[in-house]
Amino acid sequence: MRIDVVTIFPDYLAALDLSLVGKARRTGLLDLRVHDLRDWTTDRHRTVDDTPFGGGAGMVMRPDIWGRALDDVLGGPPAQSRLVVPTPSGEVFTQRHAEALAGEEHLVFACGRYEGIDARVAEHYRAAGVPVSELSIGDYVLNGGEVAALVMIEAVARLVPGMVGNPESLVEESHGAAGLLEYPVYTKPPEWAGLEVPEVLLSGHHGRVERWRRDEAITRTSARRPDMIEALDPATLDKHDLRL
Ligand SMILES: OB(O)c1ccc2cc[nH]c2c1
Repeated sequence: MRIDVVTIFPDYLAALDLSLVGKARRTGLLDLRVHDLRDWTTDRHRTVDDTPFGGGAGMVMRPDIWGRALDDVLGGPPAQSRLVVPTPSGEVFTQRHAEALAGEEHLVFACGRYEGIDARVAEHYRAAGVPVSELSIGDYVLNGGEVAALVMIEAVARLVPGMVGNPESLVEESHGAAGLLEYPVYTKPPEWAGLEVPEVLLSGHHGRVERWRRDEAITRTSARRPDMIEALDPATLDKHDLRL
């Protein structure tokens, strides 16, 4: 998979050189490139923004600069690319979006700043046949798209085959295939701060451990995210032998 990120703060994406994503880049599993939008400016001050039509506070990022950058980044291989625009006015990004994006050959993240990117940029590429996803990572507002891009890239990259050691672990994690929050986890020491590990986890009885974990996932999800319980597909409940 190839991922390009266009931003006026390339250093913000330095975290993608670390940990699993960094290793995937070094081993060639992930072709991730970060670009400075100002490289496509032509004036001495490397200007990327201007005042908003219609008035109002703040500045808007210019479509001509973004157009030159995205034409270059979208223009090469692979043939089919998806443009992802982090924005507080977008659809809320979920694990389902991560799964869908992980199936793409090429993602291009356009990280806005100021009051955002001129709306004609997304409109132009949609009209040109480029799939465009305008996505928010939650109901709060950041100062730009870089942090949102980091969140989405990590959520997507970890689903790329070969990224995580044990793909089975992706099924049981929160928001995974079972559609539930993950059960509580414990490790040594068996007693800490006067608190003990649930006895069933020390029993060595795998069937009992599995049932306990499924029950805990249901209990936790019911308490914290009743909306997820409502959304559960009955077939999922059967598939994972879950009982509400
Ligand atoms: O909250 B966000 O996800 C977000 C995304 C992009 C821009 C651009 C300017 N402010 C932004 C906020």
